[in-house]
Amino acid sequence: MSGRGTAPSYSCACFFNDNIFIEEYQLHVRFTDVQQFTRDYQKALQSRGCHGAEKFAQLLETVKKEVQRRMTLAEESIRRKAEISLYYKPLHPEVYVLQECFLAEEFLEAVRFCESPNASLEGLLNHLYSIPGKRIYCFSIFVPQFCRDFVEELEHFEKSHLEKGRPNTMNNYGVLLNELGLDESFTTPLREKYLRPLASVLYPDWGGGCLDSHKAFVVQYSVDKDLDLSCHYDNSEVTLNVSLGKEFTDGNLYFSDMREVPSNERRYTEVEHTIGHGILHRGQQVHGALPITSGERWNLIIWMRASSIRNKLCPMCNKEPQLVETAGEGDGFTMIKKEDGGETVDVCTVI
Ligand SMILES: O=C(O)CCC(=O)C(=O)O
Ligand SMILES: [Fe+2]
Repeated sequence: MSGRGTAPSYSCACFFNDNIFIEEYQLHVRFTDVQQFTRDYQKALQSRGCHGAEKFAQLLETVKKEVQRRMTLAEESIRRKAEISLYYKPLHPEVYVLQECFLAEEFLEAVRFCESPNASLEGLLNHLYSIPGKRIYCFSIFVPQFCRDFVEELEHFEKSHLEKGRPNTMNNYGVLLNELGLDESFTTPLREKYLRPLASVLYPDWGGGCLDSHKAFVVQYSVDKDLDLSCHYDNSEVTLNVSLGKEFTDGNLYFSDMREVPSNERRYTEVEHTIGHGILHRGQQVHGALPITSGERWNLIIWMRASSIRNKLCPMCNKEPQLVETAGEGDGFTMIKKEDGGETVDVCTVI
């Protein structure tokens, strides 16, 4: 579980048929049936170079396959995780248990400040670098030795013959940390003990103080794999993006406005990343990664979720979520049944 114990997990129904990314045409689509898909996207696809009935039919098949994949995703992930825990022998078992010596002193000081009685946003800005007006914050988070060992561990896993799940439809290369068994003793304590105090001061309006689950993964870019990441928003309230290495040129992040700003009015700011540094941003702030031109770029991404926020509005379909119980970890929605009814109640359980 992503830190939620044994409570049931929920996704929004939109997960199964919305926000399907078609890389070739740089388009996010929704699929309910052929008629709807043709009506909504045929013209847009034609204008992006999808000409002819055969190409359109091929694309339709790809989209249908993606919908099918999403239906069995939770069960598949549970199966992979069980196999990994049975057969995988870690190279660096120590990186699976978060230790304070992995963390940069600057980060620990910032967290201590947030937990002190005089914590304030103004004071915290003395501990972090902030991008003016963007609510994006950068700071050193991991020591160099940890970054090296962590990447080595992930490379070791990549080389194993075990089946691997991929982060999402936009990233073709990377590792899902929960399947590798990192959630319980690494990612959850990192979120609860360190990131949540910071986020409570930086993003109180996004449930920063009650981030109660997450999805964590590592994305990998290289000249013979993915080079970049298109513009998108995350399925998170607050996202942490850490540069882990290895060595690469270019590949800066870019940030725009919040998703509700029309695309023709958006302004972009490039942000250079440094190995061992973390960048915190709101998940709904549109962003992407520019192409690398050499080397390998590995980044740890933690999509942190606050059920108290997303229970009201799903960050992906921007509607009241339609909860579907899932076999796996779900997407951070919760449902508390009232004794007499069965209504959804929003709770901010932990601060
Ligand atoms: O490659 C990156 O640094 C950005 C990744 C990202 O934005 C995501 O996976 O949500
Ligand atoms: Fe993202």
